[in-house]
Order: sequence, then C-alpha cells, then structure tokens
Amino acid sequence: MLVAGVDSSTQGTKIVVRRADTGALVRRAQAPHPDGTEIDPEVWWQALLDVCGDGILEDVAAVGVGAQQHGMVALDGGGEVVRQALLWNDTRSADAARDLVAELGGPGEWARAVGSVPVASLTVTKLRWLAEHEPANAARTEQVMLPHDWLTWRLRGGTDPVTDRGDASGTGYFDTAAGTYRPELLRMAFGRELGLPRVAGPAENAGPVQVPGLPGIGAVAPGTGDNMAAALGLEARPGDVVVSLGTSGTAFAVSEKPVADASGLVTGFADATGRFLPLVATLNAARVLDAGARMLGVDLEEFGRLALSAPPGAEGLTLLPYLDGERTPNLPDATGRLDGMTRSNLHPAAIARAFVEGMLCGLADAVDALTAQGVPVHRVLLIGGAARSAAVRSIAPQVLGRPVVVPEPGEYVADGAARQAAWVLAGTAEPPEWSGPGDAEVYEADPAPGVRERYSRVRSALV
Ligand SMILES: Nc1ncnc2c1ncn2[C@@H]1O[C@H](COP(=O)(O)OP(=O)(O)O)[C@@H](O)[C@H]1O
Ligand SMILES: O=C(CO)[C@@H](O)[C@H](O)COP(=O)(O)O
Repeated sequence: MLVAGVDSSTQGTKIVVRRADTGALVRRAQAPHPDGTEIDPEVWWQALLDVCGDGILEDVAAVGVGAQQHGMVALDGGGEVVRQALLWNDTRSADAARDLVAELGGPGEWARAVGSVPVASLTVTKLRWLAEHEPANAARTEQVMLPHDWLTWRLRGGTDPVTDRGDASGTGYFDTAAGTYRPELLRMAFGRELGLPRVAGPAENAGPVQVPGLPGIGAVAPGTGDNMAAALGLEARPGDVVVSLGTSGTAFAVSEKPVADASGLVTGFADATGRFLPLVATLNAARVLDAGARMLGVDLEEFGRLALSAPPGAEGLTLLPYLDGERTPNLPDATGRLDGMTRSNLHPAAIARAFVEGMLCGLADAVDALTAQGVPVHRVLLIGGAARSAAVRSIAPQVLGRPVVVPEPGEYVADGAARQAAWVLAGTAEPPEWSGPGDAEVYEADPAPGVRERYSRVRSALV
C-alpha cells in the first residue's frame, strides 16, 4: 500500500510517495512557488495539482499535507478567497502585534494564554491588520484557515474544514497546553468571531479526496504545519534539536511538556502527535546565501567554496543577516549590516564566509533560546535546503559549538506528511515505525573563536 505526503512550503510544493509499511521512497516531484510575502492560494493549489500529475498518485491509499505555518487565508461565506494570503514572513502586522501584546496585559499574559507571544508572523496579528487596514475585505471575511487547512479542504472537495493542533498552535488563538481554541482572542484581534476549522485528531481520516481529475483516494490525513511535519518525517525524539535552514531558519524539539516563554523568543507550538514542539524561527536562512551568491555573481556551489577558503571568523567581517527584517529577535524593520570591513578583508571569500557564519549565528542563538527554556539538546540535526551546502555543513559545528548530524538530504516535511497518512491507515496509537531518515553524517569541529561574541556585539547595537 502507498501513501503520499505534500510539502507546500514558502518556495515550492514537493510530493513524495512512499510505502505505508516501510516508508521506502517510490516517487517524488516538485514545483516552484513565486517569491513574495503574500500570494493567491490558488497558486499553491495549481502547484499541488502540477506535482500530482503524471500518475504520481496511482495506487495511493492516503495523502497528508504539511505546509508553511501561520499564513492567513481569509474566506467569504461562499468559501471564496477574499484577498491574497498574508504569509508567515510578511511583517506588515508588526504594529498590530505590539498593540495586541499590550491589550492583553503584556507578553506574560499571551504566553500563559496560548504558549506564544504574538509577533508579525502569527495569524492573529494578520487578522488585526486586516480589520484595521482593509475594512471592506474584513467585512467580507467569514472564516479563516491556514495554508495546510485550505489545501486539505480543497483536496476533500471543499467540505467541513479541519486543521490539527500542531498548525493551530501557531495562530495565536489556540491554547497549546489545553489543545483548544481561544475564540475571545480572535474576537479581540478582529472585532468579531470567524469560522475556524475543526481540530481533527492526529491520525483521523478527514475524508476522501474529491477533486475531478485526481484519483478518489479514500483517506486524507489532518495534515499539519511544515515544522511539525519535519519532526514526524525525521522521527525526532525528545533530546533531538532540529535546525532547519529553509526560507525560514528554525530550531525546534519534540517535548513532552508545553513551553510558555514570556520573552517571546520561543514559540510554544504543539506537535503532530499529541506532544509539543517549542520552536524558534528566524526570517533569514537559506536566502541569505542566495543573496550573497547573487551579489558576488557566483552560483551556490562556488559561494560555498569561497566561504570554505576563508578562515573561521571571516577575517573580522560579521554579517547581521536581517535581509528580510527579523522575527527572532523581534526586529521586523531591521536590515542587514556587514561590520568590521577593512581594506584587506573586503574580498569575496571573507564576505561569503561572513554570510554563512552570520546566518548560522542566528540559529545558534535559537538553540540557546531553547536550552534556556529547559529543552534538552542531546544532538543537533541539520535539515532544509541550505543543509545541502558543504560549506554550511562544515561551518555549522564551528558556530553552533556542537557536533551536527546531517541526515541524507531529503524532503522531510513531505515525508512527515506521508508518515501521518500512513498513521491514518494504521489506526495505531503512535505513528508507524519506518526505517527512519537515510544515512546521517556527523560533522564535528572546534568552535570558531570570537564569532558569536562579535555577532552579539554588533547585534546589541540594534536590540
Ligand atoms: N546546495 C545548496 N546550497 C545552498 N543553498 C541551497 C542549496 N540547495 C538548495 N538551497 C537553498 O535552499 C532553499 C530552499 O530550501 P527549502 O528547505 O526547500 O525551502 P522552503 O521549505 O522554505 O521552501 C533555497 O533558498 C535554495 O537556494
Ligand atoms: O513561520 C515559521 C515557523 O513558525 C516558518 O518555519 C514557516 O512555517 C515557513 O517555513 P519554510 O517555508 O521556511 O519551511
């Protein structure tokens, strides 16, 4: 029996088809998404239909969707999309976040109420922005969904929307510890209540696929957010800290207990199995390297070679990588800066090294924020598009100050969604045991002296 898992992430849609019993890979495909921080959800749907072409779903018995978290898909009473979805990396709702934090009585009240302190990424702030800035669109809005909710709903023919507690925990109107919506917080943000998807159980069959042209697959899994799906795909266990270098940089861990960090650095998410997923997210990861390579006029491979040809510490250059603003630390209007320039270090190799080190410093701070909340770190796993870079893999242990385990490059979000689909078919208490991620390589290195200290000094000028 076969299962399919979809990852509808910021930069693209990927699908894997795997055997339900062993998890062996059978087929895969992908399609790109356009750049931007708002997008017509129809673009995701067309990308999903694209990757489902060429008979990829043949003999598939269940499908699950993992997708980028937090995006606001506003729908009218007839289920039509009201405006482009505002994505997790759209910072226009930063003022709304500040207002909402104050209105509830400060960050501690939010951490107690839902497990997270709102920043511009969280859906609740986007709803406030909509109410304040687009009253006509707000007036038309009758229900709100997350990207994975909407795609799952479309796959099921547009009936009875469902979500899961993992993705719901990133909205800002869902109490992670209790596992229930807080509709009064949504009302506080938007001015009135909205229809929300029902929170399905972690291995519930949400119903069959009902899309003309696609096979009538009997089971659609509840789906989840992309980070929760990655945890499921990696078969992460307490003690594993996953550092994902995709469009976002994230550091997260499966935890038996919820985390409620009033400093706002750690967002207290739920996972896709009934446990918790404390997570720190940055807005600047793989695309910092894309931008650096573009600036130097080289491809990513050459960029990595350049970075490795410079010594640790980049000859004194320090990059603050806030090219898209920043979420952690909460500096939505920040821009990047390159500090420590001299006539001798302004050359491509040192610049490339500073870009890699600067990006990784943001993630090293993220791991520290998790440990400050009592999250144990027995090993660090490195995944996401930028983990394909040899330079990133070798420099990561120098900046993180720990050995780094790099599983075989793969689509772990799509894998997690496929494993959730297999769980629906199995009907067991825990997800099926698969053979796990492919061969992992361990990278070890001495910490690069002074790199994080310089980064923190340069950053303190902004915070
Ligand atoms: N070999 C590589 N070296 C550095 N970056 C890479 C490499 N391969 C892919 N990437 C980067 O990974 C990013 C996409 O990662 P991915 O995890 O798929 O993102 P997302 O899930 O956010 O859509 C792109 O910015 C791409 O440039
Ligand atoms: O906002 C977060 C997590 O809170 C992001 O991690 C998004 O879920 C987008 O993920 P990628 O497209 O970078 O995988």
